[in-house]
Amino acid sequence: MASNIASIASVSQTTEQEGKGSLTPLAHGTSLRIEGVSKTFESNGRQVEALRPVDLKIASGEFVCFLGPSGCGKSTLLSIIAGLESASSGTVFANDRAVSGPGTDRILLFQEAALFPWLDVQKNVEFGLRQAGIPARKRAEIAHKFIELVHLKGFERSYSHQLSGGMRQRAAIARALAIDPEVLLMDEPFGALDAFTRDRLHSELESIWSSTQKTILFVTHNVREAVALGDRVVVFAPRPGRIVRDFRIDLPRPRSLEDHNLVDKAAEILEVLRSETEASEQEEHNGTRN
Ligand SMILES: Nc1ncnc2c1ncn2[C@@H]1O[C@H](COP(=O)(O)OP(=O)(O)OP(=O)(O)O)[C@@H](O)[C@H]1O
Repeated sequence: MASNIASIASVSQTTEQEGKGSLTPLAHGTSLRIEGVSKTFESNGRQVEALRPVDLKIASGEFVCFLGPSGCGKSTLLSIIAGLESASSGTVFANDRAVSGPGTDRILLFQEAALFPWLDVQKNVEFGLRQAGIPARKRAEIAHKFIELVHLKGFERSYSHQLSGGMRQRAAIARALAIDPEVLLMDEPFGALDAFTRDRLHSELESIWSSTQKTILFVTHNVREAVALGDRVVVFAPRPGRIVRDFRIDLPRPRSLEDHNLVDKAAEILEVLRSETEASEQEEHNGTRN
């Protein structure tokens, strides 16, 4: 499990946000600082600049979406925060401690829920607790709580192949939450799901976030998904990957994808994304990009 466990941080919420609705958790200080983090890969003797230096602060309990087209370094940054990939420069601090590898304070979840196929849901959710030496009765109690939270009660004895994609993601979320990380790192977790299931999971994730007060970093290509979920939407542009804007989303929660304010905000962000991507392509074409 250690390799599945990555590390992360948290957010800052303003007092203004605290008053916005019962779904918004309270902030309690900065938990993640990303200072000058960049990444260049060596590939077939070629240097690939995946990410230009990034500076970002995320407060405890904040929900931050990383948005951008394919290849702009979102997953690379998430992996560096998780401690699974090393940065070429700069440092990630989780609760003021420099990240040097994976940790149970930062858990990374992927598009395909990586459940252990030989274990049922209950045993999957208990897995990290067993590794941590938690006694059986306590493990069962904790797993029960999180299985209920993700609405999988009744499926404790089901195996991965007996679950739908959405249920597998719920089980993976329960397994991550069971070990009580401070931060959840979610890399396009709903990307493979149909629109209906994805909508349901948006509202479920919002309420899980609200009740657990975790910091969440959520990678997506989908502008409306980012605006529906995030306190902030951090926009990346490609070639080379870099952050171009950091939008604060002040819309009240719970949010509806049909809400016209949400649709307007998504259109504004999409326009930024479009013009940045076009500018990158133009500069690349002209050979002016360093
Ligand atoms: N291990 C690697 N070796 C070489 N190049 C890599 C490696 N991992 C990523 N890259 C390159 O780094 C750049 C950023 O990739 P990354 O996966 O972080 O982007 P992304 O924004 O998450 O894309 P996607 O949304 O498609 O997952 C891409 O050009 C990619 O080809």
